[in-house]
Amino acid sequence: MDKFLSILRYYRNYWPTTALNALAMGTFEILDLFVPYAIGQLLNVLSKQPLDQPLESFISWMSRVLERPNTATFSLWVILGLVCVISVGRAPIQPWIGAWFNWDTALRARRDQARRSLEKILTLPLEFYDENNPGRIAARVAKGLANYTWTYPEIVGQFIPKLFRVLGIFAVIACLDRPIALVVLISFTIILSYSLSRLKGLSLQEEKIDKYMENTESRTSEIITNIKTVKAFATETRELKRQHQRLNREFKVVDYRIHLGYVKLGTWQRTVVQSCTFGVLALTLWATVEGNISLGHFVTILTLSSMAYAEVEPICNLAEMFVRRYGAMARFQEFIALPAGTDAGQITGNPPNYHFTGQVHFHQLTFGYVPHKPVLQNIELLIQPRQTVALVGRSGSGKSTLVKLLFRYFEPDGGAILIDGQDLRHLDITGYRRRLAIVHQEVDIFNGTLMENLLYGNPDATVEQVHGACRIAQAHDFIENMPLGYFTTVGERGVRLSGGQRQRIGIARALIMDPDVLVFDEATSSLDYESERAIQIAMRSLFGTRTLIIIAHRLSTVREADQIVVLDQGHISEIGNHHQLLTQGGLYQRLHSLQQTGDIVTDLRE
Ligand SMILES: Nc1ncnc2c1ncn2[C@@H]1O[C@H](COP(=O)(O)OP(=O)(O)OP(=O)(O)O)[C@@H](O)[C@H]1O
Repeated sequence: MDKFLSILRYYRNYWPTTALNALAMGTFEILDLFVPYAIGQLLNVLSKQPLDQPLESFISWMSRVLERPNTATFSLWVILGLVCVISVGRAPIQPWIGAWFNWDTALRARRDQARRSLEKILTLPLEFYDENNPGRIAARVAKGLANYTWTYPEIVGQFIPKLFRVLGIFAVIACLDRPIALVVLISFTIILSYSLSRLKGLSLQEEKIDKYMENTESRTSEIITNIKTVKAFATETRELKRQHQRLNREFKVVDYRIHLGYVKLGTWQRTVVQSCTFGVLALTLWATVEGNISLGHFVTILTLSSMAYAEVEPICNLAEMFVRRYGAMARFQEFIALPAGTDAGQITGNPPNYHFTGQVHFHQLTFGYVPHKPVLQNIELLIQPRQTVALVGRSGSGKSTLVKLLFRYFEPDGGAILIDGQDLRHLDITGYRRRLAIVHQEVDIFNGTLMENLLYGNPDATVEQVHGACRIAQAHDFIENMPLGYFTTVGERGVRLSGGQRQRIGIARALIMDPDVLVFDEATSSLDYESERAIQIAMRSLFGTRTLIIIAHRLSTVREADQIVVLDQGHISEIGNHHQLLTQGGLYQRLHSLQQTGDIVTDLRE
């Protein structure tokens, strides 16, 4: 039930419009019933049988108002006039109340919820993205939104009005013949409640299939993202086989459980509905022969009951559609209900404008991704403003984690990080992050021009600032040589740029933000010698201009740093400049000689 209510919450901003819309549509459905009723009354006039009292009174009132004699012909004209007003008169109004509002509301809700899901994507913690790949997340959001959008017109524009119509039919038949109305009501209740209980069972299968499909789509998206690896390892056959198994599993559930279930239900419904229609025909005929009802009422009851039974199938189809969509909508709601991460930045409002000298103090810092497994322990490190500090150490020693904590992607378990003496936890995340910049090993390039990519962090930068930053980053010359210079479009994921060019764009983009603290996270690791040299020159020209933190495996990149911090298994094992550390004969010296000679050292900790 909670899940169901959470699904309804999608439309919470639209309740008044929805209620009015459903009411108006329901009223139209009830007005529809006037036509079969009027035909019955016309028959009564033609067969000289009495009209129903309310209609008779209305016709007498009309004859007085229009000063016409109340004859059979006059009655026919009045009834015909009413049919014309109700059926033809409302025709131009109905689409504006039905179709317009149904889709208008569904589309507005879609816009609002798409925004909400984007807000969620922007505020979810990084761990969520470690566990869920982009394909899975995108599929869940897109399917949820599409299913919600289709469901609204089906439920508000069709399902609810049809229920109104059926209730109206019972009411009219009850006025004409109570026992027959009771038979119709009971049979209808049985058909609907049995159908709904079967549909509930099928909805569980639908949820299951949704999960299966999400897994399949997620893997397909992974194959697309990693297509080069798939081809290089020649694993196409294996990938195909695995996906084929998944698709087969989906097919079995969809075909043999879900589809079969719907067909069986349809067979049962059709048989029962036809039996009931026949039963009502027999009962009504009996009542007419007995003289309990007029010929006109016989026709009206038969037409109305057929109309009611004819609604069973569409009502069940709509319920079935809802059930089919239920899983995707529920999974969308689960996604929206995920709590934002503690690392979430501000997505609305103006963050404060901070300015720091760039003094960073890691004070007795302890942190682990999982409880009782610290990745960093008692890190005590003071970086003075404009100092260049290198973090080195073996893979997995915690260098990137230290930077992640500096960016507040995670909260420390113990100790604190202070910038200019202020605990990061007391600063506005967005305002604080705007004073930091990072150049990763893999620089993300957005689809657009080089200029757009360069201005990503600071759209207000001037052309001079951009050119200046690109010159420092050794990027200006190669950009100028591109067909449209700074306005060259770089394809999706920046495929038209080489690794070294991407790095230099990354550095320029970071510099355009004019950060107080700039971090290079293995920015040269994947580059050829020439590109590495260019990046090193760029880095060196930044020494002393701001606080620099450089994570590097290649020690040649960091030998000129003011401080080199050697991390080992989450601890600081050595600290000093290049020459001091070489003379200490510790881990740094061993790493250094390894890189100089290329020898394989069996145990670096000896
Ligand atoms: N998101 C995460 N969840 C759980 N454990 C993680 C996560 N990220 C890193 N780790 C673990 O934390 C430890 C430190 O990782 P970190 O990436 O900080 O090391 P590193 O020194 O930067 O390594 P490298 O030089 O290879 O990049 C490793 O044991 C790693 O497996």
